[in-house]
Amino acid sequence: MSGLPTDPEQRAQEPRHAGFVLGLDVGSTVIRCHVYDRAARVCGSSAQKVENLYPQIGWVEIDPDVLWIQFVAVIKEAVKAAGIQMNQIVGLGISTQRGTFITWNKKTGNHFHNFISWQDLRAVELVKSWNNSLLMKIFHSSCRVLHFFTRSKRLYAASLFTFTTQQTSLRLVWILQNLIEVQKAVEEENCCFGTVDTWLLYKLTKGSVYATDFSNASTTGLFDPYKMCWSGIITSLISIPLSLLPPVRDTSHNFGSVDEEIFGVPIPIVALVADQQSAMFGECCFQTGDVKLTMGTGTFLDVNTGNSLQQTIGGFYPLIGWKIGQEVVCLAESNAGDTGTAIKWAQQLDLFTDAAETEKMAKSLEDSEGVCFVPSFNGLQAPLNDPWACASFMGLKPSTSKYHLVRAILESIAFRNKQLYEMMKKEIHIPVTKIRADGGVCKNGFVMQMTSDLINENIDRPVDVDMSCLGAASLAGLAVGFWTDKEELKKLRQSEVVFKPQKKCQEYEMSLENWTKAVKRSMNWYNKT
Ligand SMILES: Nc1ncnc2c1ncn2[C@@H]1O[C@H](COP(=O)(O)OP(=O)(O)O)[C@@H](O)[C@H]1O
Ligand SMILES: O=P(O)(O)OC[C@H](O)CO
Repeated sequence: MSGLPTDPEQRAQEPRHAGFVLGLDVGSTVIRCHVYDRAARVCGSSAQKVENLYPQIGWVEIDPDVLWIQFVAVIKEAVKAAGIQMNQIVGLGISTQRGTFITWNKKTGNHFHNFISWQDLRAVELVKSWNNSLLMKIFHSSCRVLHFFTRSKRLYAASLFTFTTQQTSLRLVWILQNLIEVQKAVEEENCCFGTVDTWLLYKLTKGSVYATDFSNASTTGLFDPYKMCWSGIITSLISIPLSLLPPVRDTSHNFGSVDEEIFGVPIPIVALVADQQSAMFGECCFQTGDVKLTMGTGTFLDVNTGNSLQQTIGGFYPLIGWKIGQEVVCLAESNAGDTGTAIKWAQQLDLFTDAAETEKMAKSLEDSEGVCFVPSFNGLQAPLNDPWACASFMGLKPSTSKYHLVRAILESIAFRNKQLYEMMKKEIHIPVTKIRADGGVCKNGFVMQMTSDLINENIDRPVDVDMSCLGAASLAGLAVGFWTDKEELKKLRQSEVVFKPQKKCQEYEMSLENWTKAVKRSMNWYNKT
């Protein structure tokens, strides 16, 4: 299995059946493609920065035409870097940022607007008014009463359901209310809605395939994971026609082939998967109780809950991890919105030139000298759930240097990890079996060590931290028989280092207390009422 040649020239001579799979990850910061061989080694890669647009305060968009050009380019470049031919690719798996969506004209394929990112806050007032509305109150109390009599988990989850800006639902409502062109197209049944996966599939197949998968659908806020279909209740509550939503397919599935004109050969598209679920799969977190911590643009903590969906009061929401044939794996997830965004922001301010420098900068100090950073460019998610919180530095002094600022940013990421992990332990009553980290920020040893200390657990970091790419490739590889089963994938996984707790959590007590105070003072900042 691992006897495949690593030299590109030699690989080009290989028989076609040896093959390679492509794993794509369309993140919020980076879009990347890795070419994997049967030993799951990366043979060639390419990455480009995603250009997020900020047309108004709080709005975050992506130009679909630019994204498409980048998507095609990274595939071509990665295949070239691997020194192989397109016809050696046996399958393509695509992992995508979730909740980001677009609508387009069914007849012409032309989009009506840019992608509206999961980070976009334009629907914040809608979210607030819906969550406080009489209708929602009636909905919640009816579900509570019905749950009391039936003990149905679905009704319990519904009784806790609230809208968030990260879900697609109310951002889509905003579009339907504000863009006349879209309204008209919906009325004429000439409008398609898609998350990034659906739109890429549509583009790759030149409009002949329109679909999404269960993992992506379950992250929109429009899907009922208990019934495994689009939610009739939520869509009718907020007046979104069901006809606007794509058919939902298995995660590892034959979605069709890339139109030959694009890469010269028809590559099978055999996995569509949401990025966090994909990272979970790439990390081989296949067992109930397996946990993964992804630190990319945001932080996402996911726990495998087996076949049981879990909604909690503090902020864990149920998701479909993946569906492959009869197998449906559920996850509970919570998140912090600003992780890589804080690093990127600090870099733009020239606090450092390369994110890799931040580890050394933080380690060069004893502490942050009382400086605290609140990572809340996009509000604070669980357990505080405050979309009006502001990002802030507190405790600045004349002696504060950029080193203190950088250290405070990294500490805030670890503190948010601790908050999420503690909430998980409190609310999800499943013993944790293992914890694995991934995403760009997990390359930072300072954040990793501090997180391990704060949660008092071992955390495994893989050799290749681009787990969303590997997850998508793994799902694609299983679909085409490139890999046999999950047992084989487990054997191929490579751990780089296991971070073990070195300091007692108590040693962080003072700084944690200070930070918690800073967070409280940043809350509700933008609330005008
Ligand atoms: N060594 C590092 N220390 C801290 N942050 C890092 C490091 N290396 C990369 N990053 C950050 O990781 C983020 C990108 O993570 P990635 O998982 O690729 O994002 P996404 O998948 O959300 O697009 C960037 O903000 C980058 O600055
Ligand atoms: O861009 P990422 O990788 O941080 O992921 C974004 C999430 O999918 C949003 O739900």
